Amino acid sequence: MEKRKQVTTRMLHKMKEDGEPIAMITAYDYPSARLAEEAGTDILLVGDSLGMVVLGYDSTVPVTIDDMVHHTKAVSRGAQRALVVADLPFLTAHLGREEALRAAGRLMQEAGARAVKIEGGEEVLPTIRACVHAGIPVMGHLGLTPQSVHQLGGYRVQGRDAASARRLLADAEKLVKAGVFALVLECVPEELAGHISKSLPVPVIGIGAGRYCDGQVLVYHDVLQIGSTVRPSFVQSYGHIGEAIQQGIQSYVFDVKERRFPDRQHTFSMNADVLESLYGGEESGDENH
Ligand SMILES: Nc1nc(=O)c2c([nH]1)NC[C@@H]1CN(c3ccc(C(=O)N[C@@H](CCC(=O)O)C(=O)O)cc3)CN21
Ligand SMILES: CC(C)C(=O)C(=O)O
Ligand SMILES: [Mg+2]
Repeated sequence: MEKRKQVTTRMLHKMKEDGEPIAMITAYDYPSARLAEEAGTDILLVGDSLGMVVLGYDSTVPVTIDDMVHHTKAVSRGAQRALVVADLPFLTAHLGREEALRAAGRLMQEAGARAVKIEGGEEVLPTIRACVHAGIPVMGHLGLTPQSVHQLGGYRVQGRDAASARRLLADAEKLVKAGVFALVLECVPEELAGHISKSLPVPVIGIGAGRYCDGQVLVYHDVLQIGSTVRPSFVQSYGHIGEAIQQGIQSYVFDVKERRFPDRQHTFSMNADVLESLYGGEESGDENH
């Protein structure tokens, strides 16, 4: 099979230079990775949002490195061209360089990620530097950082006042100095996101960060409306797949209850002689009910 050219961090920088928008979406398993890849996605993010959209937690805080490895493995198997990025889960970046490197190493070596994403600014710089020095491409994540939801007091827009906007830009610049190859900006005013995108030499990928970023990312289940519990106002959905799934399963349940399924073409039969020797030929499925 011909393998298409893999997306690299260098290609992403070129895309920023050329003004070509970067399309990123989350994926959590093999089929979603295949479908997103076939649809032309540049970056597949194995987001810790998987805790909320596929594991049923009410935040990303309970997600473990084992969860991330498990799902990243599945996504990596489904990805050929797209760059697979995996989130470092809650706390991992704060447990010291060694712990963070071990976790990032598992995502790369065991699970096949080609980069990791780390939430936070100033406070995670040593971790980011350690990963970059070890040859692990790191994507930053500023603005609304969902792993800090309990500290932020909810999923709120960040960087609205002058002081926090300045802090955000300063953090972004420090992340670039520490070596991130790209930055996710979540839930910030578009003027700020635009200014940061213009100021930084690396691609800025927005989610709820407006029109002036170098790329966009959304959660798979939001794009397709597959039963997500949160409904951020920055989401645009491009399908009603949850509804389609429910309708399909409803029809299946109906057919089972009405004995319309299975039909002849879905069943296996015995040869007549075997049937004869077993039951004397007096019984056949059709007369059973
Ligand atoms: N399905 C899903 N989509 C996501 O984008 C997502 C997750 N899950 N889980 C992890 C985090 C949580 N995220 C969220 C969740 C809610 C809002 C939200 O409702 N924000 C308000 C902002 C209100 C304000 O401060 O003015 C909004 O109206 O969008 C934003 C991001 C982003 N991530
Ligand atoms: C929302 C994106 C950026 C993310 O971090 C996730 O899906 O976990
Ligand atoms: Mg995340």
